[in-house]
Amino acid sequence: MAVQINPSILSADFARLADEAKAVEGADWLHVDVMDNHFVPNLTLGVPIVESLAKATDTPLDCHLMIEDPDRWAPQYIEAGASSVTFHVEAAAAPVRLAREIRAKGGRASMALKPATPIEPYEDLLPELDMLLIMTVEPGFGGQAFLDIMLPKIRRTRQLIDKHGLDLWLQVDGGVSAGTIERCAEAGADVFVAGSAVYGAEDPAAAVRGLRAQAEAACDHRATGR
Ligand SMILES: O=C(CO)[C@H](O)[C@H](O)COP(=O)(O)O
Ligand SMILES: [Fe+2]
Repeated sequence: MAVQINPSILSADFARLADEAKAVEGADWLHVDVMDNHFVPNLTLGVPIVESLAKATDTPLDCHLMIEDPDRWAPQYIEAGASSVTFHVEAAAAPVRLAREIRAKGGRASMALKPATPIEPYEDLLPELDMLLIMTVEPGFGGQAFLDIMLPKIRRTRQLIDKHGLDLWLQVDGGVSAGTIERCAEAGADVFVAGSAVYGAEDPAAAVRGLRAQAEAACDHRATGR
């Protein structure tokens, strides 16, 4: 599968979201961090802003829900115009039912794991999902340092995906930058969220192109061993 670079608007100017979405044209998806100050100690945005942003950009939206009770809220983000919803397994009461509901509404179903949450208990759920997100920082804030100790989990998850022959995207989020993206790609990730590394750059679209080139080279390296 082709590499995907998804800028996180958490690091964008919230007063100029439509312009900030345009500034990264060429990106595959926009990553929208929804935080409720309960699941994580930070508060960002909700359904009405997603609804407006979806109308203002052609780039599809993936909403990363760092909220309690995603079973109640996730379907509303698809109705608001998001093309994908990522819920945290630590917060979901019924992850399989929720994934099926998201898909039934026409969205892509994605499940996230916090750093301390292992992948192994969820092996049997993987066919229910379109994407799995391995957090490479503790969720809640942009601009944190990448957690290298997550690399073995990325490798094990890639092995499970390949073992079952699944068409499942493997995303990493948190501290992804020019200095860390190659390690993530070599471990098996193929979808990369980057907030500060894109919106903190002088030219965000050029930052997306640079990250893509690095990730593609590292994915080729993983595939060919050369
Ligand atoms: O989910 C998130 C934080 O909880 C953000 O998507 C993530 O932190 C992106 O920011 P950066 O690339 O600056 O780490
Ligand atoms: Fe995120």
